Amino acid sequence: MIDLRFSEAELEQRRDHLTGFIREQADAAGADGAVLGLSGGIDSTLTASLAVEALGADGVHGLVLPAEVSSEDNMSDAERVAQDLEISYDVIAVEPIVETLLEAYPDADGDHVAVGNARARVRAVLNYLVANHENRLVLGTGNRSEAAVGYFTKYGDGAVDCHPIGNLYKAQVRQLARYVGVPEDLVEKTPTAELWAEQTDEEEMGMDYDTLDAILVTHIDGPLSVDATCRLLEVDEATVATVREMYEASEHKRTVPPAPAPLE
Ligand SMILES: Nc1ncnc2c1ncn2[C@@H]1O[C@H](COP(=O)(O)OP(=O)(O)OC[C@H]2O[C@@H]([n+]3cccc(C(=O)O)c3)[C@H](O)[C@@H]2O)[C@@H](O)[C@H]1O
Ligand SMILES: Nc1ncnc2c1ncn2[C@@H]1O[C@H](COP(=O)(O)OP(=O)(O)OP(=O)(O)O)[C@@H](O)[C@H]1O
Ligand SMILES: [Mg+2]
Repeated sequence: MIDLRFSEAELEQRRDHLTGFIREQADAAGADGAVLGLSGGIDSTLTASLAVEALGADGVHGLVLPAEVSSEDNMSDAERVAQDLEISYDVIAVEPIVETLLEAYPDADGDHVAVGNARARVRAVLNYLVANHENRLVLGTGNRSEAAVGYFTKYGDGAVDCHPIGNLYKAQVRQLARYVGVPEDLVEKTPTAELWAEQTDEEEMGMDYDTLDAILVTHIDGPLSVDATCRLLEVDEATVATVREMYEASEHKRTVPPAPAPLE
């Protein structure tokens, strides 16, 4: 589709830049380190690896937070990541907390988006519980591809103190992850939010990440018109329109909530 890969020199530069960013964020906040959710997916695994390079293993605390819909494979991969990186981690089940929420408000029971987002928000509460208690920053794991189309839960996995890989497209996440030594089976894993059963990112968004990345680079973040993008990438207009709609509809997730302008 379009080749977004970094050169070898750029990869090393990028690695230094992102580890430097994590260190600066922690120093500027006077934090003693960072905490992040480990899902067994590539985004959190890459972020955790960079954080260990930046802060040392003692500086990083992982949270493995299984829900009813989490696969055992992903949760055991998440623990393997923590063990390989030699960071401290806790395993805390989120489902009892989500069940308590649904006992308090049973109307949402069975609404898979509302309940799925509640799972992501319970994880955010746990991240901040640890962050407050241990004077750590919460590291986000979102990349540019997800952020641009709002493919994250507002105040769920979006509730973080900084986004170390927030400027990388998904293809670049994969490449950098390989470069820093993330195991190949995790790099190759099908991306999933695991907010409800059988969910995959590409199925829900209606396109694969290579197509999404290419449209973002050329049209949303780049200078090409819809027509030029369709010609260059050999994609149809409807696909480009879908990306633009997701981008525009999710603007509210990337900005500070507005308040009315002060009266003169
Ligand atoms: N125009 C607007 N201006 C201001 N606020 C607006 C708004 N439109 C909606 N809202 C607010 O935003 C809410 C909807 O946003 P939100 O609660 O996020 O919900 P929503 O965007 O509907 O769902 C989250 C999406 O992100 C995906 N996700 C979530 C978590 C992780 C991952 C992953 O890849 O791991 C993916 C998930 O599968 C789903 O597709 C509304 O209920 C409303 O409160
Ligand atoms: N079961 C879980 N335990 C702990 N953290 C989780 C869990 N599920 C999701 N998260 C957090 O939410 C983030 C967003 O999930 P997302 O699926 O976008 O990333 P990923 O799983 O790391 O990578 P991929 O997108 O390739 O699946 C994760 O990176 C992780 O920090
Ligand atoms: Mg995932």
